[in-house]
Amino acid sequence: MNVSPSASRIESIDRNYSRSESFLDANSVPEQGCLSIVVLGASGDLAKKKTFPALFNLYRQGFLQPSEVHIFGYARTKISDDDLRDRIRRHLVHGKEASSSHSEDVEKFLQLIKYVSGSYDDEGGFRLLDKEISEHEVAKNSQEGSSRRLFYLALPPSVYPSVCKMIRYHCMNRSDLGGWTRVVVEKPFGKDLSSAEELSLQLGELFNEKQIYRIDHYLGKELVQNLLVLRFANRLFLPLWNRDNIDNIQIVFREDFGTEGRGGYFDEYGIIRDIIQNHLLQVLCLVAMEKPVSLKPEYIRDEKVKVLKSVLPVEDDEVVLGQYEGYRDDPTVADNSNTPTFATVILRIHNERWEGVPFILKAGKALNSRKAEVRVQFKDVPGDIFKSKKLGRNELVIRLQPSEAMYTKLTVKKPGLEMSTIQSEMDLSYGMRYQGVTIPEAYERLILDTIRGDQQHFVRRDELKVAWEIFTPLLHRIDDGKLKPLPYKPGSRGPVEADELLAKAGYVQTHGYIWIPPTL
Ligand SMILES: NC(=O)C1=CN([C@@H]2O[C@H](COP(=O)(O)OP(=O)(O)OC[C@H]3O[C@@H](n4cnc5c(N)ncnc54)[C@H](OP(=O)(O)O)[C@@H]3O)[C@@H](O)[C@H]2O)C=CC1
Ligand SMILES: O=C1O[C@H](COP(=O)(O)O)[C@@H](O)[C@H](O)[C@H]1O
Repeated sequence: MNVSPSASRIESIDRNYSRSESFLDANSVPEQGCLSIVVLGASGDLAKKKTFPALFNLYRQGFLQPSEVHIFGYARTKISDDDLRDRIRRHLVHGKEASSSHSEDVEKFLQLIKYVSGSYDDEGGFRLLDKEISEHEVAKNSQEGSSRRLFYLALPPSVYPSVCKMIRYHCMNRSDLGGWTRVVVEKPFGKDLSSAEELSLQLGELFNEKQIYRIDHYLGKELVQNLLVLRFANRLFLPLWNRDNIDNIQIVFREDFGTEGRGGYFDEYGIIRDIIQNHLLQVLCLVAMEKPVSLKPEYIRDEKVKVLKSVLPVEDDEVVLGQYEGYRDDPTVADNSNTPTFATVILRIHNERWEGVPFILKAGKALNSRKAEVRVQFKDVPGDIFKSKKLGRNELVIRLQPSEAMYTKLTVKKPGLEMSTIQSEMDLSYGMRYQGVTIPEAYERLILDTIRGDQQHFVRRDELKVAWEIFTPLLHRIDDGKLKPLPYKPGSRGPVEADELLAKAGYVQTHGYIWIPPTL
């Protein structure tokens, strides 16, 4: 039976839309024909919370056509197709969307999913998977070799090498008639420079770089994708974006919950490997890199590598680590764990544009709020005749989440008869400005990029290497117990020493001014 999402929604979408011709290689192959999406680790947390919901959203918007697409879940757990569908279903249905058409779409989508059980290092399971995929391709009248196979590894990295080997030897597209095989791998890509290099080497022997998509979901966030546009399409910012005008830049990630259910994983990695070395560093690249020759993925990634190579070694006195009280109560966390759940790390970029400007990367779990933002603080106005220095500096804040927004903190005349000044803002809040527009989920966007063969928002091998080069010495000092995290109370701002470091780095807090996201 052929199922399709509501026709009205499909009509409104141009499926051949490409984000911009210059984003794609001139010789990229046409993206059509039978498509098999295989989610490995389908029984896991990421798969049910992010991967399948993202596929569902793509399906609902008409980007995954039932006439072309089949979705396979693969894992060791012995469950039926329907068991997997039941696990996924509740992550697709939200209270406000429980309309009958939504529920219908959910059921139709779930029917596209088939489950195959097998281990991650056993040929039997992967042969069976290949057989199932091939049967689906034949059923869709796909010419051998013209079909597309996308493997999404929602798995712990320890099994990447064996899984990739199995895919390479048992599940590849037979020949090349415009079809392809692509593999999406999740972070963390290794634990330090040498383990990451070893993983890259192992994967590199099995697949070429064009087939490997190292996903960092921060690169799929709307306001992260906006960074290059903001910087390079606006004359307003071009002349200001340098050490002459900018005093310091903060890139901040806060979560108001702890490691909840992921303590075992987290304790092995810690906040620097979980958030800073990847998500925040990727954002730093887009904030600090030079203008690429064009929007071609390789040009953008070349510039990211260049700026990363200019980062100086991290100094211990520019690091504050924290661990929230109660973290070690988790039975999966070691009683004497030295793992930081909070870190502020200052990076310094040794180049003409950024010499002397601290990039303050801050991330923490179990803090007082959940938000992620880039805060660019400008220098004081020279020869200030309004004595407004005390009030605060200009800041450009790019709020990645929640309530996506860009706003600039300005000093303006306080309305009224007196000539006095006040802090205010110019505010582009997406909820207000783009009413009725649904901002896509990061995973949705990145999976679509993978299907289209656009690697712009994925991490290249050399980029990953430099990212690990920056953090590995510091991580080893922490692993060896040479640096210790300070305790902080859950629900606080983190250790006070972090705020002191911020002030030492030059950040001037504006007291008595808080930006409140406007509501409709
Ligand atoms: N969860 C999240 O929010 C995020 C996760 N990630 C990354 O995504 C990947 C998957 O994460 P997540 O879904 O949370 O992981 P899970 O721990 O839920 O693992 C996914 C699946 O892998 C199998 N598995 C688990 N442990 C092992 C093991 N030691 N050896 C072999 N198989 C194992 C299990 O399936 P079975 O036993 O059925 O085979 C499990 O259902 C990881 O790399 C993670 O770092 C990245 C960003 C966010
Ligand atoms: O990669 C990860 O990201 C999530 C936070 O993602 P967000 O999109 O909600 O900001 C974090 O909770 C998790 O620890 C980390 O592995």
